[in-house]
Formats: sequence, structure tokens, C-alpha cells
Amino acid sequence: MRIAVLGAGAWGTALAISAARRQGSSVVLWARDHEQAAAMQQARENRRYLAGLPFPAPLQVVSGSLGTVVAGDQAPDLVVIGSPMAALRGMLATLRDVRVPVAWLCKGFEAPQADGTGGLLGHEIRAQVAPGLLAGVLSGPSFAQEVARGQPTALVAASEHEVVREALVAAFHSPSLRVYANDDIVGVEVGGAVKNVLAIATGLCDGLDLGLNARAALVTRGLAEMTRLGLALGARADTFMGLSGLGDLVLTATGDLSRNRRVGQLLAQGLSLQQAIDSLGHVAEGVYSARTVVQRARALGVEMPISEGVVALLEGKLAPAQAVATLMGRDPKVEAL
Ligand SMILES: NC(=O)c1ccc[n+]([C@@H]2O[C@H](COP(=O)([O-])OP(=O)(O)OC[C@H]3O[C@@H](n4cnc5c(N)ncnc54)[C@H](O)[C@@H]3O)[C@@H](O)[C@H]2O)c1
Ligand SMILES: O=P(O)(O)OC[C@H](O)CO
Repeated sequence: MRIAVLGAGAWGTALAISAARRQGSSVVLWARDHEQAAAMQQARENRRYLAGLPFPAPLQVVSGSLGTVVAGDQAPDLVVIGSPMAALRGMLATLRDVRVPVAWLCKGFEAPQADGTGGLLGHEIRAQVAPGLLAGVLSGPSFAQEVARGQPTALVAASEHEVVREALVAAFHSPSLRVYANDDIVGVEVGGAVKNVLAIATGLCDGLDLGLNARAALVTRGLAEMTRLGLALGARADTFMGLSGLGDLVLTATGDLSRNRRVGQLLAQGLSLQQAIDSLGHVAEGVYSARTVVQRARALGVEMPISEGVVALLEGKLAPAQAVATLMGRDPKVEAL
């Protein structure tokens, strides 16, 4: 199977490595920076984002025109977009006439655009800019380093199109990487987006040394608010008990490899948001999605107090300790969704 992965950040590179280990696969990894592509092709590793993890022989790094990568004699059977959420709209518009399955890896809501549009999940952007594309998302609990090392991982391939789900399973399922199929792309995308915002909250909680009870409370009530938003957007409830809901929330909210969790920890130490972002060297999507999560929830009449607290923190309207006090000071309520 021929696979093109567009975007050579940590996650695009990790999945390209993983797919290239499979018998009979050939993988092209596209980097937008020509010099970075040449350096990776020569070093046979991505020293910037995944140092020390060598590329298997069937992985070739290229740059230049995307049109050339996705068309011609060596056209791929599957195109995977490995960019952050901020670049997804442009990528999908460029790929709108591609006839093979296309999947994105980014997790988040698009930030609002200057012209008042935006604030959408990936499948909503696809419906706007590339309605004819056979497309979906590959999501679930997965740190890039562990996948690149071949450590056991389970992902979820979500799409309304069966051919897309099947292509993702065929490309990535392996003895170390299980890929489950799910037709609830709304639920899978809501899970992937909201868990990043919640991980900022648990990072803050742990950075302030509030204890394990507090973290468990945030994860549990965070899952409830993620589910409420998903149901209001048309998702199925059981999706939130799966890999992209509970699974990715537990991983990101508790795993020290998470960049979103790290943002919360750094804010708790007194760093400004900009200092926290600069120190990561990778994208932390929760920072850019949080406000949209809350705006979409408010528009639907969905209560999301933890996400509201994260937004107030990111916007500098509440100090870390005040954000916690605001959450704990809410009126008593019945335990329910
Ligand atoms: N790293 C992980 O463990 C992981 C796991 C699952 C999902 N994800 C998701 O995958 C997405 C990418 O994450 P990452 O860890 O690879 O990020 P990263 O910060 O490691 O790399 C981002 C890559 O995207 C490129 N990029 C940035 N803006 C771009 C643009 N406008 N057009 C094209 N390319 C652009 C950068 O050059 C870089 O190569 C995010 O949405 C993230 O939430 C990451
Ligand atoms: O490092 P994070 O916080 O972006 O999380 C990475 C993955 O999404 C975990 O599944």
C-alpha cells in the first residue's frame, strides 16, 4: 500500500515510521520546509521532532508541490494530513479533488477566522471546503514517541465512509498498533478536541499539587462535560467511553508526555501563556481550541465549567488558584451528565 503523510511534525513522522515498518508498504513523508526534508532524508531520522528513531527503508522524505505528491504514476492509495488544526482548512482545500481516501490526524476545533467563520471540527471544515472528498480522522490515545518506538497502542479510525475506515486500518493496523473503526466521527472529533482543554486543567491541578483526588474529579467531570457537548453536536454517547473519549482523556490528562498537560503545569509555576507555548517546541492544540469549545457549548446551552475555567486562565482573567476556587465554589448538584 502506498501512503502519503503530509506534515513531518512529531505525529506525522511517528505514523509514517509505523506504517513503513509494515510488509509491502511504501510511505512518502512530505515536509513543507525543503531544508528540513533534505536533512531528514539524509539523516534517516527526524532530529527536530523525534530524535533517535530511525526511518525504515520504505520511508522517503520529500518536499515541494503537494499536487505532485498526491498525483502521478506513484500516486498514494491513502493521504494522511499530519499538520496542526490551524493548517487543516488549507490542506483540505488543496486536496479537494483527490479521489483516494484522505484522513487528518489533528485534534481540535479550528480557531475562529478573521472573517467571522471558522471554529469548526475537521469534518465540518471538510464539508465546507471539500464536500466530495472521502475523508475521516485517525485519533485516540497515542504519544508520538511511543508509536515511533513500536510500543503497543490502540487508535480509532473514524469516518462516515467505510472505504476510509478500511483504508486506515489497512495502512496502520499492525502487531503493535491496533486500529479500531468507528462511524461516529462527530464523537471521535469532540473527544480529541476537548481532552486537550481538560489536560490543561489537570496539568494545572498537578502543578499546584492539589492531589490525586482532585485530578480524578477533573477527569470524571471533564468526561461528563465532553460527553454533553458531543451529544448536543450529534455524537453517540458510547463513543465517549471509547479510545477517543475516556482513553485519550486519561492518557493526556495524566501522561507526562502530553504538551497540553505541560501547559497547565507551566502556568501553575507562574509562566505566562506565551512563555509556556515557547518552551514546548510543539503545538498544544488545547490552547487554540479552548475558547471555541466554550463558545460552541454556550451556543448550544451546554454547561462546561472546567473548560470555562481553562479559558479564563488562558486569557489571564483568573490566576491559577482562583480558577480552582471558582470550580470548587460551584453550587452542589446531582451527579449526572
Ligand atoms: N504528538 C503527538 O503525540 C500527537 C498524537 C496524536 C495527535 N496529535 C495531533 O497531531 C497534530 C500535529 O501534532 P504534532 O505533534 O505532529 O505537532 P508538532 O508541533 O510536532 O509538529 C507540527 C508540524 O506541522 C507543521 N506545520 C505547522 N503549521 C503548518 C502549516 N500551516 N502547514 C503545514 N504544516 C504546518 C510544522 O512544521 C511541524 O512539522 C496536532 O493536532 C496534535 O494534536 C499529536
Ligand atoms: O501532547 P498532547 O497533549 O498534544 O497529546 C498528544 C496526543 O493527542 C495524545 O493522544
